[in-house]
This record gives sequence, C-alpha cells and structure tokens, in this order.
Amino acid sequence: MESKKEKTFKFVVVGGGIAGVTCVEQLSSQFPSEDVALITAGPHIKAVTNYKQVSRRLEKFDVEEKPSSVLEEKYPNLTIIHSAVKSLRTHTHCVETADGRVFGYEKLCICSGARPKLLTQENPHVLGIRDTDSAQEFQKRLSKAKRIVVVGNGGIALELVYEVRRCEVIWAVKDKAIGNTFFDAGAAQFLIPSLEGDKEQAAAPCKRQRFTTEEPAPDAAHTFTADEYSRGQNPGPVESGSALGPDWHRGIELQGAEQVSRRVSVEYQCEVEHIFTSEEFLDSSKQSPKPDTGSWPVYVQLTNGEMFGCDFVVSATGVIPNTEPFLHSNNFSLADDGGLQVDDHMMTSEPDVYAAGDVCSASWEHSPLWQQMRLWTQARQMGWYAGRCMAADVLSEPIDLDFCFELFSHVTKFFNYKVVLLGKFNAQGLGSDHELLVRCTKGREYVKVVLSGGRMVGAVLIGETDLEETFENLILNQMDLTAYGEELLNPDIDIEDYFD
Ligand SMILES: Cc1cc2nc3c(=O)[nH]c(=O)nc-3n(C[C@H](O)[C@H](O)[C@H](O)COP(=O)(O)OP(=O)(O)OC[C@H]3O[C@@H](n4cnc5c(N)ncnc54)[C@H](O)[C@@H]3O)c2cc1C
Ligand SMILES: NC(=O)C1=CN([C@@H]2O[C@H](COP(=O)(O)OP(=O)(O)OC[C@H]3O[C@@H](n4cnc5c(N)ncnc54)[C@H](OP(=O)(O)O)[C@@H]3O)[C@@H](O)[C@H]2O)C=CC1
Repeated sequence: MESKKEKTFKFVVVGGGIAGVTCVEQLSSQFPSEDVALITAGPHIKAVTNYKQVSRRLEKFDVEEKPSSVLEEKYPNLTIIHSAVKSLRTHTHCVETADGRVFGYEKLCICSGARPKLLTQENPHVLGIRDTDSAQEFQKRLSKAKRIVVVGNGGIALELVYEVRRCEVIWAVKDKAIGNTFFDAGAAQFLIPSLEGDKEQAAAPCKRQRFTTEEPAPDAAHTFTADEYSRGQNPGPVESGSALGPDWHRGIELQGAEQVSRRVSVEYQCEVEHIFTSEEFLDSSKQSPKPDTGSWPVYVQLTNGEMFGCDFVVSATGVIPNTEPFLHSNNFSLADDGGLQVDDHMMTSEPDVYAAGDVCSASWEHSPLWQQMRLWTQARQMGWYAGRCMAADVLSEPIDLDFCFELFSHVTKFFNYKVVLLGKFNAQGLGSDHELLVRCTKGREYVKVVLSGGRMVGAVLIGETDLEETFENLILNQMDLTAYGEELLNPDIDIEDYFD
C-alpha cells in the first residue's frame, strides 16, 4: 500500500460526523499552511451551528447536515474525500479508501461513529434509527403501520414513544421503569403521565405527585438514604452515515395509519425472546394454539410470556462503535463496549492514531463527576480536544485534560420537558454511599440532587427549574451542604441568592 500513496497529509481525520468535523476544523484553522484531509463515507458532513454556552459546563447547539464544499471554502488547506476507509496500516501510516485510493498521514484521528446494535441483523421487520436514510425508512414504514413494537429503554425509545402518532406502540423495556439510561424510577414516574393522552394535556400543571409511601407536604423536599431509595421508599416502582441531529423528528411526520392519537403500552421487565414471521407464527400456532392476535407481518414473543403482532419492530437497543476497517493487521486496544480505547490525550494504542466521538471509549481515569455517554456534546468536545492534542503533539507542547471532562453535563428534551443531567446524576458508581434529595411537582418539575458525604455530586432537573447554574457551581466547588439539609430544595428559598 505504501508505494501507491496518492498524497501524504499532515493530518487525516476519518468521519464527517460532529466529532470528525469539529476535529478537522480545529486542525485546519490552527495549521492554515499544512495539508489536512477529512475522509468520510457519506455525501454530507455534520456541522455544529448556533452554539450556545448555557452555563459554565452546559452547552446547546444545533447540528446541520451541510455539503462539504462549505468547509472546503472556509479552509483552503482542507481536502474532503468522499469514500469509506476500508483499511488502515498504522506501521506505514496510510489509509486505503473503498474507491482504491491510498493516502498517507502524519497524524490520524478516527471519528467513524457508531451504528445501531440491533436485536437481530437479518430480519427485515427489525429497524434501527441512526442516520437520515434509516429515519426516512422508519417514516415510510410507519405511515402504513397500525402497531409497532419498540424495544430498548434509552434515548431513541424515549423520543419515539412520545413522538409517534396514529399508531399503537408496544414499548418493551428490560427495567422496572422507563428511560433507564437517563433516569431513575422517580423521574420515570414523573414522565409517565405524558404518555397518556395528548402532549398539551400532559404538560399542564396539576396536583402534586405521590412519590413516597406517605405523601410529603406540597412542594416539600425529602431526603432519602440510598438504602431507603433502593428498598422502594421512593418514587417507584412504576407499575406497569452520521447520527441524526437534535430534533431530528421535528422535520418528519411520525404518523401511522391508525385513528388513535397516541396509545402506548409499556411492557416492563422483559426482553425479546423470539421474533416470528407471520408464516412461522402460523406454523407454531398449529402445534400449540396461541391466543388470537390478529394477522400481522411479524410477531414478537417477550420473556414475560406476552406475544404481540405488529407491522415492524424498532430496535432502539444502543450502539456499536464502527471499528472494523481499522482493526485488521493493527493492534488497537478495545474496551468492553467495543470502542477504541483512548487515553487522556485521545490517543489510541497505535502510534500517531487518535480517536474521538462514538467510536472511542474514554479509558483514562475519569474525574469522579464525569462519565462517558455517546452523545453529541461529548462528540463535539472530544473532536475539539483531540484536534488540540494532535496539534500539541506536533508542536511538542504540553496539554492538560480539558475541563469539559471534569463534570458530566447534558441538556436535552424528553416528553417535551427540558432535561438537565449533571455529574453522577443517577449516583453511578456510588453504591450506597449517597443520599437523595427530591422535589417533584406533577406536570411541572422534577428535581433530584445526589449528595455524597454532604457534598453535591449529581443532579437531574426536569422542567424549567432554573437551577442548573447554581447546582453546577455547587457540584464543581464541592461545598459541604450538610448544614442546609432539605432547605436546599425548598421552593420558597431563592437558592441563587443563598449561595451568592
Ligand atoms: C436518533 C438519534 C437521536 C440522537 N439524539 C441525541 C440527542 O438528543 N442528544 C445527544 O447529545 N445525542 C444524541 N444522539 C447521539 C449523537 O447523535 C451521537 O453521539 C453523535 O452524533 C456521534 O457523533 P460522531 O461524530 O462520533 O459519529 P457519527 O455522527 O456517527 O459520524 C460518523 C461519521 O463517520 C463516517 N464513517 C463511518 N465509517 C467510516 C469509514 N470506514 N470511513 C469513512 N467514514 C466513515 C460516517 O459516514 C459519519 O460521517 C442521537 C443519536 C441518534 C441516532
Ligand atoms: N436526547 C438524547 O440525549 C438522546 C440520545 N441518544 C443517543 O443515541 C444513541 C442511540 O440511542 P439508543 O439506541 O436509545 O441507545 P441507549 O444506549 O440510549 O439505550 C439503549 C437501551 O437499550 C437497552 N438494551 C440493550 N440491549 C437490549 C436488548 N437486547 N433488549 C432490550 N433492551 C436492550 C439498554 O439497556 P441497558 O442499559 O440495561 O443495556 C438501554 O436501555 C445513544 O448513544 C443515546 O445516548 C439518542 C436519542 C436521544
């Protein structure tokens, strides 16, 4: 491959998603006289627009799909190559693309993202959602559907069950409560009414939610020890190409072929046992007759014994990092989740190869208040920081881990509520060594604070709470809050003034 090199670039970045584009922008602007290349499989690139710093650590932005010419016009030293990388030779520092071209690099950053980890690969009735094409396929199938089964309990499932209209949704989750990747049972119970009836109705403030075995005084805060919480003296248990950009569902009609506005049934604590085609279902019914479930293209048998016929299944069951083309004949260390392990300089285990975004697994010793989640905020931060680390390496300059990796922060929207997650928002890794402080007003807000040793280490804020900045500061400065107790969430106290 060495002899066929068409050109050698100072920097090559693979992947036109948020991580890759942010990285290449960083490098192209810092080294205007060096040759930089972005190699990407898709025809478009993703660009961050309307970037807004919401607080010291929280950021908001839009993600737009743009023609690559926009970037090339902005950075004359940048070449964009539209072809998938099919192999990498780290010992000769070159990549080969699917159209047979070979490019050399001095420093390489892999930002090839991830793909849906589907329940099953070969079943045409099982869809995943990742990019524009898969979203369009979903929309097309949905327009003719009367019932779908959504499997998974993370971000995509939460978005779909709320947004889909005129189609019955059976939502199969492994857990006791909805949204396990983002919420605990308390937040789940707060959100569940939004699935009943229309959006407008659900958002209207109404009386306080019952969230302990004894109802607390209106708007009072209550402290739970971790033990009490896990024993159930808490809000639960509840009965019962590039990744798309924010609000991806806003531009497309997510409507089925039914008359109902929204009908979602949640099947808790179950997984998919088997997926039958209609023929297989009919055959198996002959041997052991099943209850009449109507006539559907596909049937899903759940581990709780329920069987549902449906038009198709959405597998919203997480992602797998896109690493394959890079692994052959190289020695990358992979994390348990399949990502390329990177150190605190975003360097993989191969020399001069960095990685950022969904494809990588942050394998340095994390700050006690940060964890990796495959989100576009982290893709942007990692891409930008990887670019800076590559630059520092070339210039032989030292570089410290960026402060964005000090505190986990994520702002998003679920069920039409603003959602802010800070630090160890679900007491991740804290065992029983924590206390929870919760304030909840049905239909309006859910505030949860995680305290460890009297110090705030995490928070979940749902609704327009206006607490994010103060809580972020309290988490970052690790002030001892023991003296404040439940007053911390007293709605009659202006907490901002309190800590000024
Ligand atoms: C439906 C959906 C909704 C989401 N909603 C949110 C949200 O609300 N908030 C949030 O924070 N995050 C959200 N995410 C997650 C977020 O989109 C991703 O974490 C983020 O976009 C990852 O960016 P990336 O650049 O690492 O990867 P990607 O965006 O996947 O980009 C990877 C790029 O690499 C290219 N590529 C892949 N393989 C090769 C190869 N061999 N050669 C060359 N190029 C290659 C691809 O074409 C693509 O351009 C959502 C994801 C999905 C699917
Ligand atoms: N607003 C936002 O911030 C959004 C973010 N995203 C991001 O996009 C990416 C893709 O989203 P998504 O696919 O929802 O992934 P997530 O990782 O968010 O969630 C996957 C869910 O599927 C569950 N799961 C995994 N395997 C199975 C299985 N075999 N059967 C049943 N359930 C299973 C997981 O449970 P367990 O955790 O127990 O393994 C988890 O609840 C994620 O990185 C996500 O963070 C997506 C949409 C919105």
